[in-house]
This record gives sequence, structure tokens and C-alpha cells, in this order.
Amino acid sequence: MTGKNMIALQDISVQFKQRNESIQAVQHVDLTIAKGDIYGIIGYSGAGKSTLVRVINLLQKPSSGKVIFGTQDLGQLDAAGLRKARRKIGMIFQHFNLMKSRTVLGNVEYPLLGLKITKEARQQKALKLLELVGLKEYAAAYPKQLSGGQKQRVAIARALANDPEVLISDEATSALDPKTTKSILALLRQVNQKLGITIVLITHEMQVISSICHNVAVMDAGKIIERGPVTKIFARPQQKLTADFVETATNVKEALTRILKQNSVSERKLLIYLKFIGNTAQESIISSISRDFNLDINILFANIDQIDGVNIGYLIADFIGARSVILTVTEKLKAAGIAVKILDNAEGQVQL
Ligand SMILES: Nc1ncnc2c1ncn2[C@@H]1O[C@H](COP(=O)(O)OP(=O)(O)OP(=O)(O)O)[C@@H](O)[C@H]1O
Repeated sequence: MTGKNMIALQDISVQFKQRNESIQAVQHVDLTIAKGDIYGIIGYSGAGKSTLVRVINLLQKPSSGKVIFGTQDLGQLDAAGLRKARRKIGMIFQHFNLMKSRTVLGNVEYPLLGLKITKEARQQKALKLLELVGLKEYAAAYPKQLSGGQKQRVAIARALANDPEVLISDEATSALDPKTTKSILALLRQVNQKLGITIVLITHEMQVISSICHNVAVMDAGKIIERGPVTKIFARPQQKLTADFVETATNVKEALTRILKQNSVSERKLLIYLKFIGNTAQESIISSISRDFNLDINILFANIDQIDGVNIGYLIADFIGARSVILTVTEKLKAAGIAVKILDNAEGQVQL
């Protein structure tokens, strides 16, 4: 990563008017994406993600705010200048948007048709891109002969035809099964690393974010409510919605539901959620502290994920002993850099 800005959205708002109603799809969003980054935008349906990324290439004109692409203010460009800038921004979608009547090669060639290059050069370029996405032998096939994953590969090749600097992926894996999703995400990572293309990726699945993104923004009701490096967001989500996305992706939420069904309440026991970040030594701290304080720790769930190269461990356990001792121990764990949450399940109501 060079540290240079690729995209800067400045105080972007988008309003839609429907009959007498006005919808604030995006509200005062500032977003800076560095060159070479893979930046994820997550949110539930209707949060404003698609509208926001369509602003990046001015497919959607903002009601107010500025879009800076590299060093250019896109709002200041004339039609020809904007067309040229847009070629530097490729896009892929959930439903691939391939042309049924054209072959795979014809689809990849399509963005190059208006350019002053020979037919041969155009085809060479398209074939090279098909090779990159692993589908050279399908050049003469038609989209209906391909699986969903293969269609998305063709769409990626087509999006790369104009040598873009940015690739926007709008729910590109949402229609695919988990295995195919993995292979498409691996291809996107390769596109980022080999070609140095900045990727902006929209999704409603935190697993997609944790698989390939370095940074993430969480959107809710048209606003970015939290943002930062993916490891930081996974380790210490600040907003309830962010925590919800994170704990679903890490299976902690599911595990907790199961545990709460089976767990009995007792005066001498507290249900505790621990998160270790990037440091396996933290795990041995638990056993040494429990030994020092003569506290029983009954582990009910444990998992470890690698997120953007950093290990994050999750543990749900019953701490059994005198309450004052348990609270002293939790303070010691916090001091050792472990995130600690006491899950008060008195009424079966637990907030992660
Ligand atoms: N062209 C439009 N005209 C009117 N309202 C729109 C238009 N496009 C989007 N909206 C509204 O703006 C809000 C944000 O929509 P948007 O598609 O950006 O959300 P999203 O987070 O991408 O959700 P999804 O994943 O379902 O597409 C929604 O309330 C939507 O109904």
C-alpha cells in the first residue's frame, strides 16, 4: 500500500424523492480509501451501501458532497472527462450482468469495442484476462453454459478490460455457495495483489470482510456508524450492530444461544466471554490466574480465527467461585489485554 488516497468521498448525501416522500439513502458520509486497499462496506439491506458506492463513479449523483478520485474532483469534469475517469473504475454485481447473446470472449471484449484498437489486439487482451480468471478454454462458450462462479469470473475479467485502478464489488458473492464464494474472494485477492487494483467491496456478510478486507466501514440508515482496520473491528467492536455482525461471523452468537439453553444459574458462577487478540501467551494467563486464585473455569466454547494475519481467540466459560474473586480475576485478565465481558444471563437476556 502506498498510503495515497485513491477515493475520497466528502460529506456525501443522497436523497431520493418518491411521490411526496423523501428518502435519505446516504447522509453526510466521509470516506477515504487508500490506493491498494481492500475496503469493505457492510450493512443490512437498505443501509445505503449500493447507493454510496454508485456515487464513487457518479452513476449516482450525490445531492451534496464531493467525490475525489485520485486527484480529480469528478463533479468538475465534463462528459468526456467523466467517461474517461469511469473507465478506471470497474464494477461487478451479484447477478453478474453478462450479455446472454454474446460468447464469454464477446462479453470480456465488450468494454473495449469503442476504443481505437484492432480487433486482434482486443481479442488478445480479452483472452489474457480470461486466462487470469482461469477460463481461457471457455472463450467460445455462452454464459448459460457456465456455473455461477464461472459467470462471476467472466464478469471480473470484463471489469478488468479497461485496466481499472479500482474494482467495486457489489454483493458479488451473495448468490454463490460457500466454496465458490471462497474461490471468488481468492481471485479478488489475487487481482488486488498482482495488479495492484484497489477494491471496494459491499457485503452483508462479515465472513466476506474477514476473508479479504484490510479495512471496513459499517453502514446503518445511510450513515457510517463505525470504521477501521478489520482486526480492530473484530477485536473490539464499539457499536451494537457491529458486534452483531462480528459475533455472527465468529459463531459466538450461535454458541451462546446453545449455552444459554443448557446453562443453569447459580450464585457461585458467572458466564464470561473472553477475546484474545494476536497473542497466544494470553491463553496461558487464564490457567495461571485461575490456579493463583483457586478458581474453576469451565470452558463451554472456544474458537480461533485468523483475521488479516492476526489471531483472534474467543472463549465462553463459566467462572465458578466467590463473586468477589471472579471479579478480581476478570480485572487481571483485562489488565493482560484480554477483552472480558460478563454475560449477565439472569433473565436470559445477554448482550454480546
Ligand atoms: N433509485 C431509487 N429511488 C428511490 N429510492 C431508492 C433508490 N435507490 C435506493 N433507494 C432507497 O435508498 C435506501 C438505500 O438503498 P441501497 O440500495 O443503497 O441500500 P443497500 O444497503 O445497498 O441495500 P441492498 O443490499 O438491499 O441493495 C433504501 O431505502 C432504498 O429503498
